[in-house]
Amino acid sequence: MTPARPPQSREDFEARLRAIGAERYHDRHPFHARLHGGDCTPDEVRAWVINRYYYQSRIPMKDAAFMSRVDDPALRRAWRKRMEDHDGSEAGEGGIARWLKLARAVGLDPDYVATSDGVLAGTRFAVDGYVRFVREMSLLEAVASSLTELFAPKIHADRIEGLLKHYAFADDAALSYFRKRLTEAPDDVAFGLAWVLDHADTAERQDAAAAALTFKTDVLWTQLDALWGAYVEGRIPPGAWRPGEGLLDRAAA
Ligand SMILES: O=C(O)c1cc(C(=O)O)c2c(n1)C(=O)C(=O)c1cc(C(=O)O)[nH]c1-2
Repeated sequence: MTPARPPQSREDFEARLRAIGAERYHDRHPFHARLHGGDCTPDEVRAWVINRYYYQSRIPMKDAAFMSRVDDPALRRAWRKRMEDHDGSEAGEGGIARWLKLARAVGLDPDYVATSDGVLAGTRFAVDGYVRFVREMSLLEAVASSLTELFAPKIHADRIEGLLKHYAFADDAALSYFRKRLTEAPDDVAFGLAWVLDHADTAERQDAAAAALTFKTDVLWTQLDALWGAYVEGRIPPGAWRPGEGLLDRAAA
């Protein structure tokens, strides 16, 4: 019998997870360079806001799917804050409502954006794949897949700076979503990382957790590829949002 492969040390395994982000996180996607560098047209920004809304809207659903599988009250207690962060505790509060403020700032009707009509099929497949992954895979893989948030504070800070610098629509209200995430995400991810390091206690479990994080980087990257093909290269697929649709009627607003 071949001897069991030893797990990596906690430090080495954490370094392995961080290396996945350094190589594959969507901050390296050319769409983000274009967005943060001020090179997106207003319609490219709108397309990003519409498609990214779909991701935002599914995050609390995936967290609810996760919690429904957890039998440890302590883990549920730590996790449920994520749903409140996105849904708020009152109507008009929370991350989803803040995202819709951004939608309004870029000239989109928030009611249109909230329907998710016009979302690219590529976005839908990627995001629905993430929700399904969290529903079906092990709890360790589910938590590990959330660890892309290790890399999110930097991209949120870059985004606030880049949008404020380059786009007339950007102000504190429009960007409140990102500013709030700067304080919300680090606590979530510190908890998630410690949980993964504690529970990935065999080489096989470490491999599974690393594969889950890799999968999640693909979920994020694929959304931007779909966006780039449709709106930068101009191959808008049937059924997807077209410039001019879903705009705020400023005269009536
Ligand atoms: O703007 C971004 O690049 C970005 C990335 C990610 C991510 O890494 O999945 C999240 C967010 N933002 C975010 O705002 C957010 O609430 C969030 C939750 C999760 C998750 O997987 O549970 N990821 C992310």
